[in-house]
Amino acid sequence: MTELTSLTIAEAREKLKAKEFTSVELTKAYLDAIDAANGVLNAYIAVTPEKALEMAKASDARRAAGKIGALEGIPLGIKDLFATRDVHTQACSHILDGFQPKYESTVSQNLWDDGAVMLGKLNMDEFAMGSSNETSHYGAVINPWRAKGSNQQLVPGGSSGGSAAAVAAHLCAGATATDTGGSIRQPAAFTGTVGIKPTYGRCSRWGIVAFASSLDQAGPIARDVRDAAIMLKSMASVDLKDTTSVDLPVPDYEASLGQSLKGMKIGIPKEYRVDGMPEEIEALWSQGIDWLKDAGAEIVDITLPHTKYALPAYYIVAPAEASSNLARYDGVRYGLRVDGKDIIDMYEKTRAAGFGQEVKRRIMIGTYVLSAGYYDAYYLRAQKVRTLIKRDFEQVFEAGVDAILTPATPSSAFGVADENLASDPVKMYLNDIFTVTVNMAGLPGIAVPAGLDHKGLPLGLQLIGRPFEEETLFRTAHVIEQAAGKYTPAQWW
Ligand SMILES: NC(=O)C[C@H](N)C(=O)O
Repeated sequence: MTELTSLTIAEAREKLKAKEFTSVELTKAYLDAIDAANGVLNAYIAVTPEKALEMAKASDARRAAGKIGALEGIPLGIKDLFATRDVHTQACSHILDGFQPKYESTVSQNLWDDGAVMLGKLNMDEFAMGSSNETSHYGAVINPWRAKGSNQQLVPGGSSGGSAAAVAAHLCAGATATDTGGSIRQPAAFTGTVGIKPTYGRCSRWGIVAFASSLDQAGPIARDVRDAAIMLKSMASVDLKDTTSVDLPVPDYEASLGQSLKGMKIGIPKEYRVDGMPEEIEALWSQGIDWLKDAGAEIVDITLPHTKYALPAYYIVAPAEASSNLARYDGVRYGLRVDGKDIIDMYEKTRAAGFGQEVKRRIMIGTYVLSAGYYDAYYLRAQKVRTLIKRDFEQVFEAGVDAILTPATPSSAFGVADENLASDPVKMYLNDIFTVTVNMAGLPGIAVPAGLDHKGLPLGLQLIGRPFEEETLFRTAHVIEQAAGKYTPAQWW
């Protein structure tokens, strides 16, 4: 029998059904793998073995009674941004020390309702602010991928770095993640995994620690397109507790896989050809175009003229919303409290000690752009730019384009503590150059592995679709996956 942890969700689902093993056995295999690897990779910041085995046992009992959910008995990891009842939920921040919510996020509850098993909570950038997972209070996550012939430690991307590393290293069958400006797609691209940020409103945000509420969206990181489709189907729902969640039927995404691309129009935006992008990413993009052409799609050149304003506008809108959302961490309601001589002093000391440098930077930027006298010049302008970005996409879709193909990231995974990036936050922000537009416009976007670079590191392509047409993205990404193959890192840990 194959090693249990090497099975995809779809494969494990069939073998559980055929009674080749139980969910308890599968869960134990994952717990052992986590035990062996986590000291090196640091993907999990809390493992919940008792809960996992209890859930697996309950799943086996349900199966025996003939009640089989869509994710019955499948062990998953949960990003630390999702509230999990009575379990560590800190958004990987010191300020939420000891916080264990008394409620469960809607997305994770949906997964448990479908029979999934929780292995633990996954590392991430503090409050999801970052592109390398290095802003976590719990330290960096190490990418299971290494360049050929090198022992250098690489980042898995961020903010869902723990989710991506755990999926790539087979420390869970799939993981939840969130994406505000690229946090699902960039780490997926850096680790050879598949990540989809669905349309804003597809998944409920209830019980997910808020970063930038008008941009945040949950989605899965998985080993392949099929697994991502299975997970999103389960995660998505309309929810009275989140009025921005949308009441549209959730299609059977898996059913769209394998359908032909005949008659489909794929747009190639010229604005995504950025200066300094490595030639091999350009080549990969052309390769992707050829694969889709071969599958019957029509390729058209398109223009999204406001693309260049997306990143600066994002880094105004997201910090503005963050400064407001993070005002609640005051030392009174949850987590850390550092005593002071009076209440104001206590607030100041708690926030000074509780937030890391990047979070403080965003709170300061956000407070500044919302302050009297600067609001119109920055925040209001950024919101107007956001409308223009959205319109660019609308025009392209109105002209008949079904999906847009771009690279997922401007580079492959970089080194931990890269000096060049650490000294200049704007360089780190540039990681999001291809992904933020999608959040600004509220559209769905998927990152799918498409090849390896000259260092032997994974590179991804991104597909952007019309609102609520995730099916098109799965179908198209599946074609790329079939052509490109799947990528698993050689085990060294
Ligand atoms: N949260 C995200 O989507 C990550 C993005 N790099 C940010 O720092 O805002």
